[in-house]
Amino acid sequence: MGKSTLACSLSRELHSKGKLSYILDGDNLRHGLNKDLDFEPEDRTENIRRTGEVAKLFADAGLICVASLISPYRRDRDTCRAMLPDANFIEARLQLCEARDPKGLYKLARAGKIKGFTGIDDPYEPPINCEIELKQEYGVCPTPTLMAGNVVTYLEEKGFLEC
Ligand SMILES: Nc1ncnc2c1ncn2[C@@H]1O[C@H](COP(=O)(O)OS(=O)(=O)O)[C@@H](OP(=O)(O)O)[C@H]1O
Ligand SMILES: Nc1ncnc2c1ncn2[C@@H]1O[C@H](COP(=O)(O)OP(=O)(O)O)[C@@H](O)[C@H]1O
Repeated sequence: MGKSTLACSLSRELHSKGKLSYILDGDNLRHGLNKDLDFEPEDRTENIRRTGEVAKLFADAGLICVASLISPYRRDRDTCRAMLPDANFIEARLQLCEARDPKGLYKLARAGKIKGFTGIDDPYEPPINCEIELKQEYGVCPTPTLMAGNVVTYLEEKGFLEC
């Protein structure tokens, strides 16, 4: 949890460095481009595939895409990785924090009122090959600005923001 917040902070940080970015947020895309999709495994796979293809188009146009999706299955993330040329895809692992639950969906899922909810009765497969991991420290989540700063530092160190 915290994907959209981090995506916004990251986009702001990139903007302050003169880099144009565009956020592809799972929740938002599901109101438009992906409104025909549900949360069955095959629908999630198609959701992520389409998002990857859109990210590729944006990347061709010279924009940095920040994709904030749960994308719970390793295979789907690796498919996106393969879609983009080497080093044009970085995966950040964000620890989930059920306690926030701003939409009350975890509570409904725990009560069995939503089926197939990620982290409750549908798996989240943690990455084994992610480029960057954003962790809680002493049980506390760092601020979005701090985490976005860590991502930007990583991108700078790898030379991804040079051109
Ligand atoms: N069954 C189930 N499992 C997981 N998530 C669910 C489900 N039903 C609804 N939601 C809400 O949908 C948001 C996640 O959409 P994503 O497109 O990112 O999911 S996925 O990548 O296709 O797995 C996610 O919103 P965020 O709060 O932005 O994470 C959920 O609140
Ligand atoms: N680093 C953070 N520290 C504390 N609260 C946060 C942090 N990131 C997000 N939040 C809060 O957690 C809630 C869910 O964040 P959001 O970005 O909407 O998550 P997601 O997009 O993964 O559903 C929001 O109320 C947000 O303000």
